Amino acid sequence: MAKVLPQISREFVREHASSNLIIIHNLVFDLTYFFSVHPGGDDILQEYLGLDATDAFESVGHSEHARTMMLKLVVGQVISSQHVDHPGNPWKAPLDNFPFRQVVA
Ligand code: HEM
Repeated sequence: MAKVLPQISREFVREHASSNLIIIHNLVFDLTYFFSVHPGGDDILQEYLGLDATDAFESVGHSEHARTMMLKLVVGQVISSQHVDHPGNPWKAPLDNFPFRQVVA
């Protein structure tokens, strides 16, 4: 059975920046346990908390390895009416079958 991701507004993510939420490719990530292991350091991640970091993420040219590992950090999806397309940088990793955690607000 398909898993349904929690639908989260961009306002919610902004208001919960202190819960370490960030948006990349219309997905919402909880970076709480990722700061200390990010090869690019935690300072740069802190700058984007509560925000849409898609362009910054893509401008660095993250590898397929990075795109696969980040799926473990997904806690939800931006509500469809607030989706932003990134035609030059489509999301490539599979979304149908991956572990995710519920947002605890
Ligand atoms: C969940 C989100 C993220 C994950 C899983 C992630 C993962 C990684 C990984 C695995 C690398 C090593 C190189 C590679 O394999 O591509 C890396 C490098 C890097 N990341 Fe991220 N990253 C994330 C978000 C971001 C964001 C939002 C930025 C903001 C600009 C960023 C900036 C960088 C930089 C600057 C490097 C290069 C470090 C260096 O080569 O010295 N990352 N990241």
